[in-house]
Amino acid sequence: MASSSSTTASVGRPSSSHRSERPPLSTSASASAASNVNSSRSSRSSIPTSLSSSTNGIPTSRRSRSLTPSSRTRSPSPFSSSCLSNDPEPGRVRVAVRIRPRIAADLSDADYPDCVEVQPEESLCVPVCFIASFSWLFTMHTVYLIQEVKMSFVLQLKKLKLRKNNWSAEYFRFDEVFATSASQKRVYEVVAKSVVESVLDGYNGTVMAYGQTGTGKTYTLGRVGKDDDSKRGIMVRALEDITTNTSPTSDCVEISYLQLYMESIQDLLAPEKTNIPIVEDGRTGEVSVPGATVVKLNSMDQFVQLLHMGEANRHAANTKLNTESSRSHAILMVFIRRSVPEQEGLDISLRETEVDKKTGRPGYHVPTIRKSKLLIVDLAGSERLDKSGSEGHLREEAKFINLSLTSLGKCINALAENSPHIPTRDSKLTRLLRDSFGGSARTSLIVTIGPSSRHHAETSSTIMFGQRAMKIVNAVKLKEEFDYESLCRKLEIQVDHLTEEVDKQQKLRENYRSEMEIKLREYQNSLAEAEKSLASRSEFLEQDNASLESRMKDFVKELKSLKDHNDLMHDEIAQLEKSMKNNKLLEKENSQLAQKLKDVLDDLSQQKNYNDVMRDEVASLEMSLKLSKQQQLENSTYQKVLADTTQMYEKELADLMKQSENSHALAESAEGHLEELKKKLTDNQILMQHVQMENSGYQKTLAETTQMYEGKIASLTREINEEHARYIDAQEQLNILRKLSSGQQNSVQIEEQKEIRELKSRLQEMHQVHEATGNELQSLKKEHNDLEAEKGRLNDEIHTLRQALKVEEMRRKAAENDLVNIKKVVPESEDGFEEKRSYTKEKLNRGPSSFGQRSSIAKICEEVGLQKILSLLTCEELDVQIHAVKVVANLAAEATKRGLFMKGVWMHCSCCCSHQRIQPYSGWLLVLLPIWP
Ligand SMILES: Nc1ncnc2c1ncn2[C@@H]1O[C@H](COP(=O)(O)OP(=O)(O)OP(=O)(O)O)[C@@H](O)[C@H]1O
Repeated sequence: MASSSSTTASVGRPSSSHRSERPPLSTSASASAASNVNSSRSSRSSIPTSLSSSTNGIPTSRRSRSLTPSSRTRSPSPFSSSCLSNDPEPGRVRVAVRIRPRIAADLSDADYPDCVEVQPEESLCVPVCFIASFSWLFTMHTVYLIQEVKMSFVLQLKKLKLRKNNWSAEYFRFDEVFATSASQKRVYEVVAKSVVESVLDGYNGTVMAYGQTGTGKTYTLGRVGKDDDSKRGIMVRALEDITTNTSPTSDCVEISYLQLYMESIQDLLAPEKTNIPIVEDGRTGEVSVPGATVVKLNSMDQFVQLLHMGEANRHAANTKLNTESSRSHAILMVFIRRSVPEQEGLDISLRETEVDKKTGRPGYHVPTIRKSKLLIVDLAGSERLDKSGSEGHLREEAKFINLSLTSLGKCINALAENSPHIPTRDSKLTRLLRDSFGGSARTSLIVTIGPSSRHHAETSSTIMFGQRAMKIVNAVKLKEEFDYESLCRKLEIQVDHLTEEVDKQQKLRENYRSEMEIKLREYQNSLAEAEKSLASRSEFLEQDNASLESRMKDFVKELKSLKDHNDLMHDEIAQLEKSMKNNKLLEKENSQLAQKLKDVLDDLSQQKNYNDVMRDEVASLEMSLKLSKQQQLENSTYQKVLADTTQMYEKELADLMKQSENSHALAESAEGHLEELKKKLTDNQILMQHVQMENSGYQKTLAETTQMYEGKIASLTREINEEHARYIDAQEQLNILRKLSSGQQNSVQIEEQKEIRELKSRLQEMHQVHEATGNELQSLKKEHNDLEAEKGRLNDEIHTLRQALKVEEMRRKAAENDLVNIKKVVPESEDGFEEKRSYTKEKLNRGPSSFGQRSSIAKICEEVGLQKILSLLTCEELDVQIHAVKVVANLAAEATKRGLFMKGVWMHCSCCCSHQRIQPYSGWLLVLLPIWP
């Protein structure tokens, strides 16, 4: 009925030439299916026995059938070939004939014998080519095949005998012929089950009952079997199978129940819906009735109720032929929508886990869905008005029924004859059945006939309708498509989820971004601060470096000066050493002097001895003087002089004694002083050695300290240089860091801060070292100053000692002179007195200048004695007297200062003045003395 052909049809229609002449075929696959009416769906995919295995060219099924030829219930049926891939003619409309048993209504026809008869089964193995070429042979009762032909099909067609009369009959082959005794179950399994299974597999399917009114169409299809389950019709059984083989979770089963009544589509589930339009998809040619009520099926009870509802709403009437004659075509539409497992679905090149190479986006598995439709069509029965006795409205209904059936017949004829024009638009029935005949559906037609020969013509017409329908081959097509709805739902869910995730991520990112911005700002601020502090620090460091360098220079200068000073100290020490050597020489000299002094002392002791001798001599002289006093009484002057002389000598002796004692004391003191000097010299030598040692220690320490500080200065200089280099590196790094992107600022800042911290700590350390060095330098300076002071003090002490030594030397010399003078002055005998006098004279002639400043008066007094000088005043030589006066005048002048000698001199002068010889000068002296400066 369908003029368009499917582009994706898995099974194409056969060529018209073959179709027009070819009788119905059956496949061996049906044998296996028919042998087990409860065969599972998996068995449908098994390789047909006839094709998979054969022995001696005879199919297994045939051999098995030959064993049980009379077993009708087990005979394979073409309807059972549910596996379309193994069906040689999967799209052909399967046609079965069901002969209704005689019922009560047929009592009036008792006189009419049965005109139909089911003939015994025969299985024919026919090669395909033979069948194609000699299809006419299949109208014969028996066909024998040449067994040598290897490839063949087993034809298990059923024969129906239609008696015309007692002597003639016609034979018709159908895919199945059900005898009157055929059960509802068997009819379902043979006719409808394979279609239902195909529908469950995703193909459209149609099960339609066609026949004269009252022949059992509704009984076959629509019987609910409320009281007797075995009476359940195809509709109930089909739905039972469907509900059994579908899952309410993954599959969807919906039904619509319509009736075409007088060319009006009415909803049996919603009777108010009438004249529902038919909609045809211009692209696919699909026909639908969108206005019809679609009820999702949840259970069989629900379906039974719906079926009852539909039956209740269906137009029916009581006619002569059927008490409950259906006045409409009932169409039960079962929509099945099943999700296809991935491995069974369409070949999709792109999977979820794969990536689209063009777009680069992840691939998505597009779920496939199979949307199939099962039509169970209970046609209204054709009727002859004269027989049905329909009048009035029933007549009108009958006309519409017949018209629609005629249209259907025409389409069937056209399709059977492969006519180029299929008049599907002549009636709504043919429009609704467009997919069932000539379309993509797998169709089974059950033709119901009554047994009575009274209705031979109608029966014959029905059979012929069935015969023609057998020639129709549909282009069975899997109703599988991408489930864009579920994909959309899935994608929508995914999109929602992704959107949510994106929002979440966006929020997180924004939070993170804001946090990062805050952190970045903080880091920038800290970086700026760090840069600032670093700049100031670098400036400070530069200044510090400069000051350190200047200090270093100063320090180096100071060190240089210290070095110079040290050199000077060395020189001084060398000089000291030299002076020490000189001191040693002096010591030698001192020892020589001491020796000399010893000699002097020895001389003095000799002198003392001499003095003692002299004393003895004086004593003897005194004795002799006493003796001579008596002898020299006459010469008083001489005696006086002698007395004076004696007195003078006594005095002189006393003076000499005194002088000797003084000299002795002086020698002793000189000795003590010399000892002291020696001790001092020794102490000084020890001190000098100590000082020298200390000085060498200081020098060593100074050299070590200098070396250490030079090393420290060098290391400090190195460190400063290194720090400077590091600082330059840090500055360069800082510049590089400044150039780095903000993304790296974090780590760089951390590193910078770390480095800055390190630099700071290093600088602090340097500062501490610098301070320690400064402190140490200060202490060293202080030590140096102390040393300098000590050195100065020692120098002063050395100078003082030298001065003292000089003074002592001069004293020693003076003492020596004095001793020499004393020796000279003191006469050894009477003769020596003259010598003393001459010496004194000589001395006096030379004047005071020859004595020097210190030996003017005191010296003369000490050396010569005042009495002797005064005695010279009375000397006969005028010059001597004048010199003596001068000396005395000088003495007087000297003594004037001290006021010592004036009295003595005056006394002596007065004494002299009394003397005649010095009288002329005494007045002069007395005059002179007061005016002497
Ligand atoms: N196979 C059968 N075995 C027993 N009774 C049957 C059988 N077929 C039909 N009948 C009976 O025949 C009568 C008519 O059957 P049914 O109503 O199904 O015929 P019909 O073809 O639907 O008629 P119409 O076309 O007028 O609706 C019913 O009473 C039914 O019970």
